[in-house]
Parts: sequence; C-alpha cells; structure tokens
Amino acid sequence: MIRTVALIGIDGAGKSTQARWLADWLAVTGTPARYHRNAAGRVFFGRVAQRLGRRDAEDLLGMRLFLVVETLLRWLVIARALLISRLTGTVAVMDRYTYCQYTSITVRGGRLHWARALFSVFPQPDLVCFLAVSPQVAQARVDARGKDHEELDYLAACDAAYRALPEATRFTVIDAAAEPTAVQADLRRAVLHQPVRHTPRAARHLLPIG
Ligand SMILES: Cc1cn([C@H]2C[C@H](O)[C@@H](COP(=O)(O)OP(=O)(O)O)O2)c(=O)[nH]c1=O
Repeated sequence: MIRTVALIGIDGAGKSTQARWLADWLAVTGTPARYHRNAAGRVFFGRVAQRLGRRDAEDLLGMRLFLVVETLLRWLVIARALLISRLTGTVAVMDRYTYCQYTSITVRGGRLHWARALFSVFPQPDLVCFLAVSPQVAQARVDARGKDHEELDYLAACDAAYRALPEATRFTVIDAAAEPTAVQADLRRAVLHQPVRHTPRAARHLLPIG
C-alpha cells in the first residue's frame, strides 16, 4: 500500500473535497489514513490584508516577502504532515504538496532554486494526482465556495505552471471536471493500482511460509 498520496491542481479543482473523501475511504476500507491540509496561509493573509485596506497578501507583504513566508509555511506544514504520517503509521493524504509551491513561485515571477533546495529533503509521494479542470470551471467553483475569489488569468497561469513542471510527466492526471463521485472513483482506482511496496527484509521473517 502507498504511504503518501498528493492531490494537486489549481484552486477550485476540488483538492480539499476529494482528498478528504479519499482519506475517509482508505480508513473505512481498513487502511489507516489521515487528511493533511497543507495550506500556507495565502487566504488567511489575504483576509488580514483586506482588513488593513490592502488588496491581498502579496500587496500587504510585498511579493518577495510573501513568497518567502508562503514557502516557509508550506515547508512546515508538509514536514508536520510527513512526521505525523511516519509516527502514526497512517497513509498521508496530502491536500497540496511541494509542486503547489513551485507553481505559486513561478506564476509570481520568483526564483525556484532555493525553494527546490529547501524541499529536496521531502520524499516524492508514491502517487501524485493532478486534478485537471479548466480555469473557468475552477473560478466558478471558487466563487460558489464564497470564501475567496481568483482571477481567470491567475488560474490559467497556475494551470500552465503545473503542466510545465519537470515532475509533471509522473503526475496521474484526473479529469476533475467530471461528476464528483466519478472523480473520486478515478482517484481510488489510481490508489489501488499503485505497486505494492516491498516488505522490508526484517519483516519477511515474521510472515508465515507457504
Ligand atoms: C470536488 C468538487 C468540489 N466542488 C465545489 C466544492 C467547493 O465549494 C468548491 C471548491 O472545491 P475544493 O475542494 O475546495 O477545491 P480546492 O481545494 O482545489 O480549492 O467546489 C464542486 O463544485 N465540484 C466538485 O467536483
């Protein structure tokens, strides 16, 4: 069974909803799993910024500081999630992962190398599912969610940045514009089709022979 699965994609793709369902499904089917919301504070800082009369988090902190703060927070929440997963022996269902930060930095014109160096301590997830949805559909969902708003240009740039990542060839692309239950079924299939991990040599002695 896999140990880490990451759901990535633009805002409104359905990551949080689908990741929660996936973790619940794993748990009820006998695989201890835990959902991890690896948010890095953009919405929170955006709200603070608006209270202070600024447009958004980037406007409040300045682009460079915003990216530093967001990247460090992302590092901390991912590290925490991985640690909890290892300590509790649960499958980590990651709502966002390092790739989301690379995308955030890319669309804001920042430099990636230091973030890549920082995140290089993290393992590649066993499975990365890219929830693919058009920016238009994503924007409509974000607006319907009623908590925030994303510009179409921004969503389109994020979509392009995800697809241009060098790791993108290894992503499992899921059609996230489909019915929510169909998307969930695709995710479950992807999890089930992951190759079984090899049992560590020491543990093999404990298995019955034959
Ligand atoms: C998964 C899914 C979510 N939604 C709704 C639920 C939320 O209000 C909104 C955004 O979903 P959400 O899971 O919050 O997306 P993300 O974490 O990627 O930003 O869209 C749909 O309309 N259709 C779907 O298939």
